[in-house]
Amino acid sequence: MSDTTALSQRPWFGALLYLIFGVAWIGGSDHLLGIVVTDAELYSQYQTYKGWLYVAFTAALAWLLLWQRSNAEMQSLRSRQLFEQTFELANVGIAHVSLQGRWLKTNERLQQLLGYTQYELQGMTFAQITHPDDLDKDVSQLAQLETGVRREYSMEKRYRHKDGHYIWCRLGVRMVDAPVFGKPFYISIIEDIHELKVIETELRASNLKFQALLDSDAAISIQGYEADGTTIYWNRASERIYGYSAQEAKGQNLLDLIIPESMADEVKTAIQQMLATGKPIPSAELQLKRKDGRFISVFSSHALVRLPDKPPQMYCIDIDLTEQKKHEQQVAYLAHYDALTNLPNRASFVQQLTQAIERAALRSYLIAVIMLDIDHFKNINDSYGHSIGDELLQQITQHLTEALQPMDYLARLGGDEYAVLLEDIEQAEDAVRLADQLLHCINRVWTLSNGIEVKISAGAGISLYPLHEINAEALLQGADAALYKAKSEGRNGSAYYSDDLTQSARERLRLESRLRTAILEQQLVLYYQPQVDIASGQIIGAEALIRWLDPEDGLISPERFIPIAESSGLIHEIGVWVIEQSCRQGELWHQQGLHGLSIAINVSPLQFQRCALIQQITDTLLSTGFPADLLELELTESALMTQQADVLTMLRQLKQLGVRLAIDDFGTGYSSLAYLKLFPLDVLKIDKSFIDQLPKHQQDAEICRAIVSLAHTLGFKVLAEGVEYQGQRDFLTAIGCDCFQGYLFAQPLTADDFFQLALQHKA
Ligand SMILES: Nc1nc2c(ncn2[C@@H]2O[C@@H]3COP(=O)(O)O[C@H]4[C@@H](O)[C@H](n5cnc6c(=O)[nH]c(N)nc65)O[C@@H]4COP(=O)(O)O[C@H]3[C@H]2O)c(=O)[nH]1
Repeated sequence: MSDTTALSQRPWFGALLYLIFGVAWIGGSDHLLGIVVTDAELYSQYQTYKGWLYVAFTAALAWLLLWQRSNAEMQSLRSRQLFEQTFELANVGIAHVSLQGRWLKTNERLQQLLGYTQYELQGMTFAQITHPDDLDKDVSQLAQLETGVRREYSMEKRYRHKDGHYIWCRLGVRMVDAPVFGKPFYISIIEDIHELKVIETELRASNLKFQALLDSDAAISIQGYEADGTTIYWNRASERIYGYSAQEAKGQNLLDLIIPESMADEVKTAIQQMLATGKPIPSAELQLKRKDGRFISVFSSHALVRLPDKPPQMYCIDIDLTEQKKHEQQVAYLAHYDALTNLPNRASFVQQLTQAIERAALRSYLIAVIMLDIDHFKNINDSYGHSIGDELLQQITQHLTEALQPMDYLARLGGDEYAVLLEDIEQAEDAVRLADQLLHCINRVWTLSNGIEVKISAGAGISLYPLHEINAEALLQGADAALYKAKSEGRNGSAYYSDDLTQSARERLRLESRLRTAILEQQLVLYYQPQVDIASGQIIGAEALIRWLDPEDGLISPERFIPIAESSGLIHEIGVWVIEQSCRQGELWHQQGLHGLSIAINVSPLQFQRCALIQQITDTLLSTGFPADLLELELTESALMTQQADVLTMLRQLKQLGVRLAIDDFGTGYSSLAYLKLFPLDVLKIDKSFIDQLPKHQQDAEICRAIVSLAHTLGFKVLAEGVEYQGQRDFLTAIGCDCFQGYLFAQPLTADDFFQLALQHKA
């Protein structure tokens, strides 16, 4: 505080100072003057001057004081005006409030804000117009000011306007100790934030709404990324779909989170393009990566968001397609499969059959369609209910599946009807055999889970491509017609679409079953046809030819039963027996004095395809002691033409054993010069069909001449088959053929007869 302020605030102190100074001046100056001036007149004169000086000095002092005062008053007036103007013109409400909360002084802005006049407000407290929900907070903070805990506070609160509505305000309160009103008071600054508050509330509401919307659908993942791929937003669905919590995902890079490595470069380029052009990445179905490493199908859309003063952001909206995919798969499955048995349905069967027909047409093989139908299945449903019927169908399906080979195609056509597609079958009977097996599998007593026992039977119908029909639907209809026939005739078995085939198939199957018995009961025997040196007429060997001496039908020709043995697989058993029997017989004859007699045996192409043949021959030669170089294996052209590399290896192995190799029925098959050159053969047998019309038939004669010449060039011996007449023999002799066999010399004979004949010729 300056001296002048001190004086103006304490005037008595100024008066006292003036009194002391005046008394000191009068007393002190007179005394000093008395010492300095001794002359009384001069003294009196100086006293007058001194009096004037005092008057002048005090006048100056009075002027200074008055000037200062007027200056201070002017300043005080100006600052009061300034304060008043500031108070009144301020754009915020200002109020002086008593410690009891009464409005002491309010500015115009506040009066406008609250709708009351200054006078009305002075009769009220702030509490009267404070929203009840805000009052406690306001009062408690005010109490803190009063107790000196704090100097000021601010809060957002609602005042009630005179017309009753509430206005959101920001209140700042400070306590003023200077007792302008005689006591301390509060200065309240009240700012109208109502509009702001409304906007904020609306914004918060809309934010909540937006958030609720974003999180409402568990299948729609929404993710936000910075331009560099950093995750900034991750909704709840994203947590479920990708397995990362929002906390885990935020801050991580998109490429590390959900983009598979194989897509990383593509995604980077797409993002750069989107940022550069502003065009969103086209929506697409993608396979993205989950936290657990699994992939998930999503339909992904993208948006580029540009906010003012902020770098661009990308938003991805991914719709989880898992359920949709499952549904699609289910729909696709149901379109092609039967839901009860999980077997392909009719549509799939037709599709599969059509494709099989295309393959069969290219490679010329047989296809069979077997249709199976359970007898009186309706009765089972009616008697025991559909669930039992369903269970039975499931059991039957399982048994049928087990009875079939993996390449056979089983379908459920509907109800109690099944169909089987057999591709690349050797002959029609294969289908009947399988159909009978399947019927055998169905025709029995079935025990169901509830203990019920049900005896069922079924029928089968068969149609064949290309024998019966050449398209899928027609084949199915054919099998259906055959099934109907089988059932209507009460056959309780299978039937072909064509009756002839049914008969012949049954006949062949009967024969097959009898052949099994024949093997067991040793009804098979070997006959031997002499092979003769054409020049000397000497028997040089024998061809072993199998015969079936059936107790009922008598002698059954190999041409009838060998194909059945081949299709049923019995040929392997028969083949082993033939090799053993021939070698044993050859060795016996050798011991009986027929030295150097070769034995030729027929080897089926099927036997030839098995590696076991080498071992069988090795074992037999060892066990019988028959010399390998006297054993001749007759192979057909077709056996040599399949899988040439394997055949060549096999032939070489056989040659290493020392056995001789002959090619049978030469001229009826491929007759390729290339394989003649390639394979290590010893003998070439000209087929009977070229011999029959010799020597008259010019062409056959030339063919035989060419074969002999060719064979000799390649170092093979030539044997002519089926020589019946001397003319044929003469011609063959003339063209240099080495040997022959045929009725001219002898028919196939029993071992004993052969021995007798050979002895005679030896003699
Ligand atoms: N009309 C006439 N026929 C003659 C004459 N000379 C021989 N034949 C017959 O011609 C066939 C020659 O046998 P293939 O061509 O190997 O043809 C054989 C052979 O392919 C097959 N075969 C016979 N035995 C066996 C065997 O043990 N195993 C195998 N896999 N097939 C055999 O059965 C076919 C037929 O055998 P077979 O009925 O014994 O018939 C024999 C034989 O009896 C003749 O002058 N005139």
